[in-house]
Amino acid sequence: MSERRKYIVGNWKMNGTRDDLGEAAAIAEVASATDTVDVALCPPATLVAPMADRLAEFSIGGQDCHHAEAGAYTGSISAAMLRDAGARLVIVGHSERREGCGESDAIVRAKAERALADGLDVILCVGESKAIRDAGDAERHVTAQLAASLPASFDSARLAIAYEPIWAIGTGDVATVEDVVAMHAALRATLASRIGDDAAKIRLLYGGSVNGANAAELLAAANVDGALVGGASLTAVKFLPIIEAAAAI
Ligand SMILES: O=C[C@H](O)COP(=O)(O)O
Repeated sequence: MSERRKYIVGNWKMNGTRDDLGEAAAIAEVASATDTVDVALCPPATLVAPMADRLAEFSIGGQDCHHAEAGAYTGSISAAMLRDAGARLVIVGHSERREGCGESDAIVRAKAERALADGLDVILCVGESKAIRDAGDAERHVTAQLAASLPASFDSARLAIAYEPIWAIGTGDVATVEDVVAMHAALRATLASRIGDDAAKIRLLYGGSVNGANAAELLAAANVDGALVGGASLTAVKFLPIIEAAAAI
């Protein structure tokens, strides 16, 4: 059995108001009773503090942070601010920011380094477009993205990698288990070439249309240590079966 605990993370993206804190509470209650799985929720920034205040024992994360420590960056939020609001982790490099906000590997790496320095654990996302996969270039592209986005140094217990093929996000078009296993093996090898044996400690999550029906098969696959879940994390009724699937492995 792997020494890596399963890790199930919900990313609410730009969804949720204080009316939805009850959903988070229901998720946190099940998470606290599931001692073999780590669970976290990443709500929009406006909900980090109210969620952390209400659910003190639960792991709450941000969805992004700025790479600078502080300064004149209107509309941005720093890692230290997230930490101050009660966050324990942050997602960096999500494709919706790489593609939608023009974030380069260098920016993603700087964000990861800032977050770790300011006390947040990091989930670093990588993934290829449909055009890249169709061209047969997915593995080269994603491993290069990882190599260029990794912090210069890091504690392997504080970093997780999320492989999210862009074409699988929010589409219902989940990657095949074979493709996920092949990509995760390549990511593990990339990590090993950088940090040696410690690569075995880093959790590799899959993201892209994970739901209660497909989670068990994905989470049982080699090197799949968890899931980064979007749409199916918005309600307890959809998210809990994914946590339960992880706990059953
Ligand atoms: O961060 C989460 C991913 O982008 C997956 O989103 P999804 O589960 O809605 O496909």
